[in-house]
Amino acid sequence: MESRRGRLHPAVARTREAVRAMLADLPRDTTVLVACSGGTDSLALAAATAFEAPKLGLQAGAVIVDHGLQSDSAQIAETAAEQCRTLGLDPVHVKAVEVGAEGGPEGAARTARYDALRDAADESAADVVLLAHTRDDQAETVLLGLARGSGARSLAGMAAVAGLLRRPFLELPRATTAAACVASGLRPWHDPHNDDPQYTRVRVRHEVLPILEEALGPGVLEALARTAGLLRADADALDMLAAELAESAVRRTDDEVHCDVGVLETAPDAIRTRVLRQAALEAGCRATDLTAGHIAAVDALVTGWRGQRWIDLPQGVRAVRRGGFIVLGIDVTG
Ligand SMILES: Nc1ncnc2c1ncn2[C@@H]1O[C@H](COP(=O)(O)OP(=O)(O)OP(=O)(O)O)[C@@H](O)[C@H]1O
Repeated sequence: MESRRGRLHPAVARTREAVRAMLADLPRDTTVLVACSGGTDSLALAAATAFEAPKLGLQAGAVIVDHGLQSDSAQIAETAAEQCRTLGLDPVHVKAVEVGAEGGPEGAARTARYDALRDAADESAADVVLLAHTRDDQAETVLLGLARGSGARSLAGMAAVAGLLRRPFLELPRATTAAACVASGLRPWHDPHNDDPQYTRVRVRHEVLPILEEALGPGVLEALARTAGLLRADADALDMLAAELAESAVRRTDDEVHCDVGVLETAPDAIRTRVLRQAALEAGCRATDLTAGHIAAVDALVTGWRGQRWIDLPQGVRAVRRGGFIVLGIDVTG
């Protein structure tokens, strides 16, 4: 980790600085957990956190999720746990999860993983779980979102701080975490999924981004991450305006949400559709199941009312045009 002249390797220094900056606001004695797969990024995060947390008076542990998707997954999880213990992290949780079928294989694994991270945080009374997403992950998310026609909120990518979760490496390139592992003598687990071209993200990483970098120069990842930041600010502003409009446009009863068409129809599209999306969520739709297509259909009840009086949404929610209102709820009759 230190060079022959005794200087700290720059990559190790950068990972430590990023962790220190991310944890600096926490009161002493707070417990933080590193979500560690044993891969390059999260092993570098585990090492940097093990070094920085005690200096800030924090307790640092780790959580390793065993998704049970490979025959040797328990062994991989145990190796990662042992590396975390060796780094001095304590407690180290290993959580075996059952990955369901809902939301596709990657989505189901993600849902199970985040549930397990929350359970581990509850068990350790931890206030923070650290994830090792890097700037490369953020750039890939933006490119994939663009290709899928996402709006500003999705293109905003991942937040550095989102409730319990914090991502100290979101501005670091993956090359830095890799160099930090080498410099520290850490031996990360190599996830074969990261090379499997059946995953679109892998092809974006290995095929699309290199072409963009060749054509536009090495600043592409940074530029894409900057786009995410700009769109995050835009999406936050629009959400705020939508929340303000909802105060006059939306009323709630015990089991229904009523949206005033007269108020909504003069609002800009980006604001109106946000109010409708929030109304659908409050009426019982799950965020992961509610698509832009659903919201466009509800919006058509507001703006283009031509005979169509209702639309069915996920989780049994129905949106019904009733006079000057869109009424959303379970079993709402048209
Ligand atoms: N099995 C797991 N157990 C605990 N945390 C995990 C696990 N898988 C992923 N994570 C956390 O979620 C982050 C993002 O996951 P993803 O699979 O996208 O990671 P990655 O970029 O391959 O990172 P890594 O190199 O650390 O595996 C990881 O950096 C890690 O913090």
